[in-house]
Amino acid sequence: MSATLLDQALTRLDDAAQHLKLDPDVLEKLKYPRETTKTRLLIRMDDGSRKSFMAWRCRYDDTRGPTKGGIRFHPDATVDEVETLAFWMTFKCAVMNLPYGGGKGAVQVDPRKLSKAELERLSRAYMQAFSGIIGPDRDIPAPDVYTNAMIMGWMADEYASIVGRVSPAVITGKPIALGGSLGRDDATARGGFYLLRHLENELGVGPGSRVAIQGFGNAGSHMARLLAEIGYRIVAVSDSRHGVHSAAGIPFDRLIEAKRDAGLASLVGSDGVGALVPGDIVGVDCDVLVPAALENLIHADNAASVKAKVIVELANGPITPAADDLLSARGVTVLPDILANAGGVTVSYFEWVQNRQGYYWTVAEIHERLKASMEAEGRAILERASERKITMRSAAYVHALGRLAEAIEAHGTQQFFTS
Ligand SMILES: NC(=O)C1=CN([C@@H]2O[C@H](COP(=O)(O)OP(=O)(O)OC[C@H]3O[C@@H](n4cnc5c(N)ncnc54)[C@H](OP(=O)(O)O)[C@@H]3O)[C@@H](O)[C@H]2O)C=CC1
Ligand SMILES: O=C(O)CCC(=O)C(=O)O
Repeated sequence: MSATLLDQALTRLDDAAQHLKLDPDVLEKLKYPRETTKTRLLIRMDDGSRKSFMAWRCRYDDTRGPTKGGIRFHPDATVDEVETLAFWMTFKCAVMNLPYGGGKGAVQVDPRKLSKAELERLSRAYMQAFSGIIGPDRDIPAPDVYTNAMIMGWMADEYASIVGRVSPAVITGKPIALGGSLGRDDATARGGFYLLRHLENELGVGPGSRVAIQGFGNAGSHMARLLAEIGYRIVAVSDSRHGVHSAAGIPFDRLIEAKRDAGLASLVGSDGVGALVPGDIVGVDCDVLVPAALENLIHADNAASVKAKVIVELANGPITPAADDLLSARGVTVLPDILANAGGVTVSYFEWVQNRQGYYWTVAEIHERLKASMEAEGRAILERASERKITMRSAAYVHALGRLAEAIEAHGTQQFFTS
């Protein structure tokens, strides 16, 4: 039987454990998701028919606080993927020292095929189904692939109806009008951007470097904008349907207009822009590669084609463990997902704090706090990597596992679970 995504992810835990003196209880606790709930959401379609969709919510580990993590709407979502994403959230929140555990949810659906009203009914049905698990002190969702602020707003509204009170801290990534935080919209990209900028000297990249970005949604498009603004050259971009490349670089405004109006492919043929098969973005001649779509983009069979010297993982899990080894042997530096894309959950934490205190920060304050956190954790992980001569990914796992172990031990030795 081939290894599941979670099996692959757990190899990182085993790797990190070798660098720390750990009580065996710690590994036993982190090897399995604490609780995964599944259901079928049955909704009314606009044509009067009814349709059902598989849905899950996983609370992987809540040792360090309420579980936290996004909800993905995607036709290929599986329980294995949800549990793995929740495992990564557990480590990501520990990397950033946020008072959270890790969770994640998904609905197996292609939301692009639903009307707005159907999407709203599905989002409300999700909150109805999982409202017993979700709560501001228990499990706090947020956006992920193919979900957004509008969907978070509907879910927050549904939760308020269920519990009979307004409770904005139940979900983050909400519209500003419903208690969302300034700066959450581009936080995932901005966190990766601050990290990259902070480490530019060590990584040997900077303004003028060539960037290829896979995925042009929330994470990918904001990263393109932030990097283009300071003079990085965007030489290739892909989404689920198309890819475009130009050695001279493609101006951000043209990319965003094309994406909004006629699709990325509409750029092909003008100003030296060529077409690219989306998967071929891995081998594009560039200095910085930014995966910002789905898992397993870079695997053992295409890792050798990577030309970038730095990979910034805005996506969760875009590199398999086998590919990681090949890249590290070739001297490619990977800024790992649990650090590089942690800006999203960090500003989600700021949103939750603001909701609970009922006092809201300026966007400048959000940026300043995010920058400080990314730089502090990024620097600590880089130092750990160079001291121990390990990859940034291994160092990030060691960094997080130390914090998780301390919390697991502090909970006592006789704790038991029945769920
Ligand atoms: N949103 C957040 O706060 C966070 C997101 N992440 C991670 O970032 C990644 C992207 O999420 P996000 O930007 O929010 O999602 P979005 O839904 O906003 O965008 C996803 C993008 O990925 C593209 N895509 C999907 N499949 C493929 C494919 N096979 N090849 C190329 N592109 C593809 C989509 O293409 P198309 O436009 O054609 O549909 C879209 O442009 C995910 O791994 C997510 O888990 C991590 C931390 C936080
Ligand atoms: O903002 C959050 O709470 C979680 C975002 C997320 O799902 C992720 O970091 O993968």
